[in-house]
Amino acid sequence: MSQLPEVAANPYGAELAAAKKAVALAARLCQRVQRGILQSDVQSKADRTPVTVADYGSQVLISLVLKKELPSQSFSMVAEEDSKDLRKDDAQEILEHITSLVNETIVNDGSYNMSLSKEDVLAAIDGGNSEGGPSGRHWILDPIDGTKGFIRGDQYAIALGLLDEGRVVLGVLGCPNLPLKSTNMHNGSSSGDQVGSFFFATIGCGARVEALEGSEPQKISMCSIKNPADASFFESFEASHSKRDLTSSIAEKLGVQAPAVRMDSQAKYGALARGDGAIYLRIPHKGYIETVWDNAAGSIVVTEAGGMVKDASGNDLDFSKGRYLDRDRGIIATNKYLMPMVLKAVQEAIKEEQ
Ligand SMILES: Nc1ncnc2c1ncn2[C@@H]1O[C@H](COP(=O)(O)OS(=O)(=O)O)[C@@H](OP(=O)(O)O)[C@H]1O
Ligand SMILES: [Mg+2]
Ligand SMILES: [Mg+2]
Ligand SMILES: [Mg+2]
Repeated sequence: MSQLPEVAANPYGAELAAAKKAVALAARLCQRVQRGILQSDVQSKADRTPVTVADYGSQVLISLVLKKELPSQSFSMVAEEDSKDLRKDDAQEILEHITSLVNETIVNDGSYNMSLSKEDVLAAIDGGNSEGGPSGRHWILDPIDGTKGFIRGDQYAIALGLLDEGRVVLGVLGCPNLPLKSTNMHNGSSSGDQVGSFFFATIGCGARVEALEGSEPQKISMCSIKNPADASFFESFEASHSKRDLTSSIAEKLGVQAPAVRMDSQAKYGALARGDGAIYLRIPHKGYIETVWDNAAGSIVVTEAGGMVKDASGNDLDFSKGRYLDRDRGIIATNKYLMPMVLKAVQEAIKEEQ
């Protein structure tokens, strides 16, 4: 992958290169699994959400690559998956499958000469059990965001962020099923029908996209729409993840004409950051507690593309509180022109709902 001069001069340049390498390798494992996914590859977690061999495999590869590429740095990672279910007696076949997937991906890539045992795999997964917090550096990983989309054959993202002294300073989003070409041509790029978008951003250095398979990175920016009537908005694909009566009443208040664009995962943040749409409304049902890994990488890609990411009260997101995001109700991402109007509509809609 090519390095831009500004990336070389970037204070987080080494971390960015390692993060990109890690996400690209994990994406290869995920693509292979998605092509031939079987029911036996999917398990249900204690919270009744799905997890697949690829979620675990992706987490193993990313933890491994980050440690290999940044050997002198202390390692802390806040990641979604843990090894508890894989340590049960009836999970040994799945654990073997994950171990062989990881080892085959490493062999095919050719960068590392190593072979992992089942114990190594479990230990690498548990490398993601950090509590994060306001001091030091912590990687934040969602090994597959949008697992339901992944199983359906739709959008998903491998989302890796870096927290430094409580701030998100780096984000990488691998979106294997997201076309590289911006659907509304806002950025003027034309890359044919290539599929697989790789977004990355570091603090103060802007946001970029390149082909997941590798291409010249292009700087991206949010759309500059000022009239909400011209805006389109993204929301979750899964109805159970989004309060659709509220999002449609917000859209109505804003005079949004276009129907909601429903997409799985943080691919929404990437698509928004390059101007495919103008607003992302993430308004979960009451009582849902938002996690840091569902938003860290996506939010810096948007802010570095010139956008804003706020909670429903208009506060910035605080990623320094541990594994969960301390935020008021929903998350709103849009450009600086639309944010005041969108926040007003969100607050009115929430008030009317009570
Ligand atoms: N009930 C509920 N409400 C809101 N959000 C939830 C809920 N359940 C899960 N999740 C989290 O949503 C992550 C998927 O992102 P999205 O909701 O944006 O995408 S989609 O639902 O797949 O369309 C998804 O991430 P993954 O588990 O990594 O797939 C979840 O962390
Ligand atoms: Mg997620
Ligand atoms: Mg996930
Ligand atoms: Mg999950």
